[in-house]
Order: sequence, then C-alpha cells, then structure tokens
Amino acid sequence: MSKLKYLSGFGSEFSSEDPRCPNSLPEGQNSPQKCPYGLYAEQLSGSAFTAPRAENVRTWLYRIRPSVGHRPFKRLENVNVTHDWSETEPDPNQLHWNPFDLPKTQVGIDFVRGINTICGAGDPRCKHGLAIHVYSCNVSMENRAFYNSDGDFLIVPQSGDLEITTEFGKMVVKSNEICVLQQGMRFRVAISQPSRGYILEVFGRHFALPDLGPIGANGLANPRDFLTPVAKYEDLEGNYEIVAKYQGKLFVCEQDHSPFDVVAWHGNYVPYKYDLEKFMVINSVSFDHCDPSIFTVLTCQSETRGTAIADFVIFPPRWSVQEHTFRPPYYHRNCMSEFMGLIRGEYEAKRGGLAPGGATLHSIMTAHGPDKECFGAGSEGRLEPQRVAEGTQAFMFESCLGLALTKWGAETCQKLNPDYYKCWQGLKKNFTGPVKL
Ligand SMILES: O=C(O)Cc1cc(O)ccc1O
Ligand SMILES: [Fe+2]
Repeated sequence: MSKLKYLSGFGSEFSSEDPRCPNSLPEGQNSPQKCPYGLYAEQLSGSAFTAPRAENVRTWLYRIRPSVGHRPFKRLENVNVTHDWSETEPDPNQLHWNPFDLPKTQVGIDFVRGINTICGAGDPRCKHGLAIHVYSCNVSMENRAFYNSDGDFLIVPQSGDLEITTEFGKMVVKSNEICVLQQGMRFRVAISQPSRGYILEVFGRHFALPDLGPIGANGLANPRDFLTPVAKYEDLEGNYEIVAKYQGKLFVCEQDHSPFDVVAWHGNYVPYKYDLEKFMVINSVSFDHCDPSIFTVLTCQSETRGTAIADFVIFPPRWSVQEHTFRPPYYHRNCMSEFMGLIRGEYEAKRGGLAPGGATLHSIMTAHGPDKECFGAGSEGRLEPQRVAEGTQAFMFESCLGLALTKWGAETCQKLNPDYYKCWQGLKKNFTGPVKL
C-alpha cells in the first residue's frame, strides 16, 4: 500500500477533500441548499452544542449518503464485551495475566468479535467511567464497520499492524503507535496477520494532552506529532454491516452501501494516531525517582481537578542519571488503580514478571513495587549514567476509579497467574537495628 498522507496537530481545526473531488467542501457555510457534487451534509457532534469553546468539538462530513439510511439494529450475541461490573467478587490482590492468546480457532475472528473486556467501572449512560479491553483477531473486518456510542477507544496494538479505515480516511497503526477513535466515529480494521492489543475506553469525555506546568510550552507528547487521516471515500454498493456498541452491548444492522463514503470534511473532532517513539522524555537529572505522571501521553480528566478517569502513561527508553537514588520504581500504595501492559521488551521493575501481551493490575491501595531481584539490583548497582528500558515499551492505564474484573478477565481467559505474589516474597529484612548505647 502506498504511503498514506496525514494532517498533523492535536485539537486543530482541519479540513480535507478527497483529491478526486476538488472543491467538494462548501465554501463559507456548512449547509448549502445543495452541497457540491450532490453530497449530503452531516454533523458529528463530540461535545454538547453549548460546551465552552475550548472543549467544543464537532466535524461536518460531506458524504454520498447520510448515515441514517440503515435497517434496524439487532443484538449481536456471544460477545465478550460487557459493562456488568458485578460479574465477579472484588479482589484486592495484585493480579498478573500471562499474555492473552491470539485466536486459537480456524474460525475467523475480526477486531470487533475479538474484543474482550477485562475490567472497568462506571456507566456510559452517566458518561462516567472506563473499560479496559484486549482484542485478539485473525481476520479483517469485511463489509463491516464499527462505532462506539459509549465513549472513546484508545487502541494500543501489541502485535500486528492495524489498517484502520475511518469516515475521515485511512490510517495505519503499528505496534509502538497508538490511535484514538472517538465516540461515534465509524471504522473498520484490516490486518495482515493475527493481531493483538489493548483498548482503553473512556465514557463521555475525551482524551487531552496533559498540562505542562513549569515544563513550559514544549515536551512530552508534542501536538504536531498527532496524525489525522485525510479524506478518502469509497463508493461501494452492496450489503454492509454496521456494529454499534451501545450501553455496553453490541448491536448490528445492515445497509446497502459502504459507510466510508465521506468525500470531504472539516472540523476539530477527528480520529488520530501517535508514534510513542516521538515522546520527549523528561525526568530527574539530579536525584530521586519522579512520579510516573511525567510520562503521561494523554489524559481523560474527571471533574476533580488534576484527577484522571484515565491517564495513558508510557515507560519509554531513556537515560537514567540520578545520583544517590534507588532508581527503579518505588514501593507504592496508591489511591488510583494501575493497569499495566507491555508492548515489547521487559518492564524494568519486573524483569520476566510481565511479558509482552500480558498485563498487571494493582488496585486502589494494593501494595506493589519492584520485585526482589529488582530491589537487589537497584540498591547495589553502580550509579553511572545508564540507558534504561532500551528496546522496550511498557505502559499504564491509571484511573481514579476502583476497577471490577469481568468474568472473562478473572476466569474465561485462563491467564491469571496465581503465583504473582511470590515475586515479592523473600524481600528480606535489612534493618540494622537501633543505635547501640
Ligand atoms: O511499577 C508500577 O506499578 C508503576 C509505577 C511506576 C513508577 O515509576 C513509580 C511507581 C509505580 O507504581
Ligand atoms: Fe504504582
């Protein structure tokens, strides 16, 4: 496939026309009596009409047919997507999942069928909460599109590239890149090999770049490195399925044409992708271990100041130079929930304890931190400047909410490691005792 073009920027007002139809965007107004090329105008609203200007997001789509021309939705059964947070009993233990399986069956499982909810909290009806899923698929979505009424998907591919066709155009998202498909945006995922990854879903609020405070105007994830597709329509007749995620359940309907028929669009409510290698890492160059919030790529804020429904945080390769410091992550008990995954390599606080495609969950106030080996190496090693996490990429979904496990996450997947707690056993007492008088 030829190299795709993208628009660069975060939160920008963009406009895009498929080059096959020059001047397809109406000039000077959104809804002319007749749109150029006989297109239909349709607005996709991502915020209340009356949201403050800084948070007001919407896009105008100029399409061959309006989205409304579909037949009725019916429930799609036998899926592992759920927002029923009462399926299992609460569990305050440290949890560790071995890598989730790629589909084991000869039967084709596409991206939508391959979504399995692991844990979450809250309710999309109240526009408050989140869900964490993994996906695992072995075929492309054919004549099938998906949209999420409940919130936004932040997708973290772990293995396998995703070629994502959206109403706005196409984007290819590789491992070590992420993408965000916001509420309501229709998309289709094509793959060229069995593929697996993680999904962070937030209900009713959008991801934003974190404030930089005294860091200044630049750093962490820079806005220009976020890429949005350019308009590219298909004019295809034939049976097409639209799958909707609505109030935590999946529904499917049919229509007689491709929904990817947007010839031109303009607005600030768009899908985007980001290459994690572009992250400008900031850290202590003197002493002590900074809190991992310095590695926040995107945040979805709650109504409580500075407190996230979900932060997406990475642990990228970097130099470690701190003096007279225990450099690895500290021992920790947190008022937030910490779900971690690994894209590649190993996680510094748990070499071998977390494998690519696996996960851990350290829930609210659940004690966690470096394993025995890491503590030993971190307190004895020579503190020269050192590259850490080379060739690796761990990440964390951190949330102020208490997460409940689904039945799939706790049992069906059969990936929970009952021996996880053992990595902290045998942390021995080093106390030298009181001063001898
Ligand atoms: O390893 C973890 O679980 C996440 C984590 C990272 C860090 O840099 C400091 C504390 C912490 O809990
Ligand atoms: Fe922590």
